[in-house]
Amino acid sequence: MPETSKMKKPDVKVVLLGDMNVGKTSLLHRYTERKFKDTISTVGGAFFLKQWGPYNISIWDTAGREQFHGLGSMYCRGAAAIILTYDVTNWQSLAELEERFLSLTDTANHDCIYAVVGNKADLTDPTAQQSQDTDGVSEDQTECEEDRTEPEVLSASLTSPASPKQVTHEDAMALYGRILRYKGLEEKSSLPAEKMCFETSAKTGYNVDTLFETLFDLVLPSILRKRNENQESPTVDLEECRGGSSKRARSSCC
Ligand SMILES: Nc1nc2c(ncn2[C@@H]2O[C@H](COP(=O)(O)OP(=O)(O)OP(=O)(O)O)[C@@H](O)[C@H]2O)c(=O)[nH]1
Ligand SMILES: [Mg+2]
Repeated sequence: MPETSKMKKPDVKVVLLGDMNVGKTSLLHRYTERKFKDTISTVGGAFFLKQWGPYNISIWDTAGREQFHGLGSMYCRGAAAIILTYDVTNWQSLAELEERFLSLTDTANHDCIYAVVGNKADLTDPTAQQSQDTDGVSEDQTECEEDRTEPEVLSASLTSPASPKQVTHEDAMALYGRILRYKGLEEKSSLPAEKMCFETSAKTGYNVDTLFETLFDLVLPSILRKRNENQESPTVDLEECRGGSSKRARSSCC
């Protein structure tokens, strides 16, 4: 049987967008491999197929570098959820979301869900400096150079934030409000900013599962509607789907 015939068809698409260096690839690594690894700046884009209950979700990692900007709207085409990522220590990375990336989402589904995500929270928030990985992979199994810091330097960085926080949670929530307005959506009939603005750390795992799994649950109605439209699955057991979601299923990355 040829390899291509075994490939699962994604039911829905989730896209990571944001400036270079904010940590999009690291977030995807953390979620899918439970590791914080060395990265190289992404070229073009790559996707990971995640099995979520009975569904297949493709998570697209895109390049933040300006030279790949033109590809962004292509990656967003038909997206059910878009993760607009910034770096909490870099105000410009939040501004870029509005100036450069928001217009790329015009090709997403009309009912696309938006999350505004401030990554690198470990640099500013002592709570985020604690490892939150729940799969039993300890932080000393991570592979990033930053983790090879001398022990005394590391313990100092655990007690005092290394960089000042440039972007507050309120700034991110205000951006979320402007995104809704850009999309012509009413705030009161949309998902609230408190639920859709996250601060994460790909380095420690802080909030990373919560981010992805909140979005997966929120895109389920979109999957069900698409399936019903295609009349492939007239009845779907939501309970079964939620029950199966806690089981992590991995697929290959390309
Ligand atoms: N302290 C800290 N560093 C991080 C975190 N996430 C990523 N980094 C570092 O930030 C740098 C950029 O991370 P990437 O994941 O490659 O960033 P990206 O957004 O994918 O960048 P492009 O592919 O160029 O768009 C790397 O040096 C990472 O090790 C984090 O949560 N905390
Ligand atoms: Mg990348």
